[in-house]
Amino acid sequence: MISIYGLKKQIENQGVLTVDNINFQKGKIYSIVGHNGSGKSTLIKIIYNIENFQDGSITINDEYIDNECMNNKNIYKYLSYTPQESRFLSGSLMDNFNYIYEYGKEQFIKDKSYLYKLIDKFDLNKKLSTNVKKLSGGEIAKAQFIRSLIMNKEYNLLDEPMANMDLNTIKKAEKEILKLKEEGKTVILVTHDFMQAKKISDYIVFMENLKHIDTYESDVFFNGVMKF
Ligand SMILES: Nc1ncnc2c1ncn2[C@@H]1O[C@H](COP(=O)(O)OP(=O)(O)OP(=O)(O)O)[C@@H](O)[C@H]1O
Repeated sequence: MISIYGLKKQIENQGVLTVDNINFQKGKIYSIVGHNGSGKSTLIKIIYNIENFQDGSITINDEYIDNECMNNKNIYKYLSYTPQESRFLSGSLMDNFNYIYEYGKEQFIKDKSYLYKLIDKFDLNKKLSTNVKKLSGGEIAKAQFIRSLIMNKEYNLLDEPMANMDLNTIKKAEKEILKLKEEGKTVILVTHDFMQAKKISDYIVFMENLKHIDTYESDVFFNGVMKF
């Protein structure tokens, strides 16, 4: 479980991001929703320990995250993170997939046959030798999503992974997210697509003005808190 208590993070010129308490349980899908600038991405980055915080505690499977991002990268054995922006090393798309197998910890990574299935499914076969700098927005999104799937971690942090995908690709990505849940993994997804959140999430984490308002069962959120 990922547990957050009494979190406070000062954001320059904006105020303080606060989360009283969230528990992300295993085998569940959480969608983080809220207006632009409500603090969704920052919350994900804090969990991934690339943003500091001033107060409170975060544990991942009972291991504490360092609030200054200084140590305990041990937590990365549990987490994958797909950022909003493109994040690749130099070289071709296939080079970038290969780096994971060269430098990753083998016990977690899915074998290459799984990678090739995903490459097929997301129609990236013709792009494997393309330099990552020349990929389109949708191709980058697909590649980064595949990368997080092959990392095979317990907790998958996905920051608007489908923002640049076409409808057909979004359907495929949603299926993969549901498969992660079937495997007992946790998905924490930032999305602006309320219909998507309603369709696939168990819980909705609602952020407003840098504050975590509450975490709701999906049905409760969509039939009570927010009526459509
Ligand atoms: N490093 C930073 N320095 C200064 N301000 C920041 C920094 N990171 C985020 N912010 C500000 O904090 C607020 C929350 O940003 P965040 O990216 O978490 O919002 P978000 O809910 O993910 O928004 P969006 O839906 O637009 O992606 C924004 O006003 C943003 O400008």
